[in-house]
Amino acid sequence: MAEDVTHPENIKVLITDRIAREGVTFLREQLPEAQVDERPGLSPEQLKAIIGEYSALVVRSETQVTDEVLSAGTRLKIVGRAGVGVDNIDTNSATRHGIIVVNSPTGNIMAAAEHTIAMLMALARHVPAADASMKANKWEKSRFLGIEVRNKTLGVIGLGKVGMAVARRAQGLEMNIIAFDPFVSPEQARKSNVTLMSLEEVLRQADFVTLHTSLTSGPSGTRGLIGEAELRMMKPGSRLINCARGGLIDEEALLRALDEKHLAGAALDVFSQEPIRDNALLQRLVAHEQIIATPHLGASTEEAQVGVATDVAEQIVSVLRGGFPRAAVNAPLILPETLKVLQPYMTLIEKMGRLYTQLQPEPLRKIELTYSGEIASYDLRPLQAALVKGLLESVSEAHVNMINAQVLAKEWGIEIVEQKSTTPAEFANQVTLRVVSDGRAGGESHPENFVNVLSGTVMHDEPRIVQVGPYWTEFAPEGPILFCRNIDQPGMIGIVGTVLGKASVNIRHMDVGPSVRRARAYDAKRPTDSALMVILVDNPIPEWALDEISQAGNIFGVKMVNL
Ligand SMILES: NC(=O)c1ccc[n+]([C@@H]2O[C@H](COP(=O)([O-])OP(=O)(O)OC[C@H]3O[C@@H](n4cnc5c(N)ncnc54)[C@H](O)[C@@H]3O)[C@@H](O)[C@H]2O)c1
Ligand SMILES: O=C(O)[C@H](O)COP(=O)(O)O
Repeated sequence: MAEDVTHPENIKVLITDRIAREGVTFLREQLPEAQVDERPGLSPEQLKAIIGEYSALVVRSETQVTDEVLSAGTRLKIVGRAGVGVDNIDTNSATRHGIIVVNSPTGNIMAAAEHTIAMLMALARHVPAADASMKANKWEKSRFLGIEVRNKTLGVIGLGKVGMAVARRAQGLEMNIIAFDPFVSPEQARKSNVTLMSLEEVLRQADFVTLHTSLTSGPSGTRGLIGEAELRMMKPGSRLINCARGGLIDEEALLRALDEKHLAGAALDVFSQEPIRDNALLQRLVAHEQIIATPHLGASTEEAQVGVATDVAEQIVSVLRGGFPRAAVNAPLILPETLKVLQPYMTLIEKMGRLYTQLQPEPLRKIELTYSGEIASYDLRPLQAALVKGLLESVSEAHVNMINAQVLAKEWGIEIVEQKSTTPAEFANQVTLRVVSDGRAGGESHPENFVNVLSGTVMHDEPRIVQVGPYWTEFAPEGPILFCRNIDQPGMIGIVGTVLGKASVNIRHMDVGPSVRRARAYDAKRPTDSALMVILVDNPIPEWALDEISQAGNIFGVKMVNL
């Protein structure tokens, strides 16, 4: 049997970049049986060689979590980024592998904004060069003539969380703020006294330009956002600050713009290669007299590091205990209140999926999911994921979860169509699953293929199946269950009961449901109508007993399922 990687004693957490002690302590305290290993500085090969042992990986921006690493992480459930940017993690690959990626979207905003302001002031007043000169025992008062930032224009590119925090702080320094961000509305910006403009206008008007977008690739991505042409657009003598991501700037073009004195200076916290090691271009860049460089220190404050490490540690504990993360990068964000309501429906719908696959092991094409009642007003994405999990887990090796459910459903060629109505159907809240199979095993007209509809509800927080194919029923979808249909006439229950007694199988619950048609228009004169027997048992029924029931006469479609 496969090892349960969520069992506390089997959990291993690997931390490959340095994170605050508080985060490590939290993991050790909350997962006392788990093994928490801190292994900073692993090479990509070393990481690949050991990742297969771990259920969780914690990184900052240094560890490259590539497709190769994720493919080797066969037990990996979650990757936690103790920080914001996830450009060092192949999130598409994580999604395909069903691995949750979480980050701390707000833990280091202030740290990054304050570092940007520090860079702005250092650039304006040559603080690092003056300090170096003093340390070289010089007193070069006239060499370090600076400029004031008051009444200067700051151009913010990317008016998101950090960009806005920088804008507010720069307003305190009496700067005028202009910004470029195609996803922010002018009203939103105006409320914060920021004037939105095109990228070109910002570059032409600003005395200082500061970058705060994330790094994205592709045709409309931000990689190389500030290239040769954009640097030329910048006002002569202006200054550039980058505390966002290295790949945003063409570093070679920046070096030229500085050498030609088109720009007066640049302050860089981030680089296209980190650490820069023996990258000749980056070495020349950081050695340049007009450059101020820091080794990706934007988030490096005590406060931010404690914040991001505990933020991520909490999410890892929650996920490893079967809960949900607060800030998943590759999963829908579901509020805890919503999740509380949806949880029993997730169990219900997963069981409906499992029940369907076991009763009707036939390739699926299309599923129509109908939600009726108040439940229809919620964000129901987790339910769809639960359905795919239920449908596929008994027939495939795939580890299905909320992260990869849609990708896997597509790979299996299953189309899921949802219908929602807040008007209750037969029950206050009801989920109905209608299946269009590809009919290879005889299709819907085949006498054994009676299950094209399953319906369920939740009673007192417990899932209940209320319709199976054309029959009404009511049972808790749990454990071994015998399904059989019989001609609706006296003596049928007795036959089944006797065989089960002979086989020493204890019946936990039994339900005999008439067909929906018959229940709707009850007609005692139609004894040839069929009924569905659903018998919940305590232990599996031996083959010989199932055969005996099948051969008893007037009983057909005998099937054992395990939910
Ligand atoms: N140096 C550090 O240590 C450090 C610390 C924290 C954050 N960061 C980096 O700072 C950046 C901003 O972080 P955030 O939390 O504010 O992110 P955010 O998502 O809140 O903001 C990014 C903003 O960029 C905008 N944007 C997207 N594409 C754009 C484009 N082509 N042109 C202009 N704007 C565009 C978005 O609309 C958004 O408003 C990220 O790259 C993050 O990784 C660095
Ligand atoms: O994206 C981030 O959170 C920052 O760039 C900080 O990165 P770091 O955790 O490697 O310092």
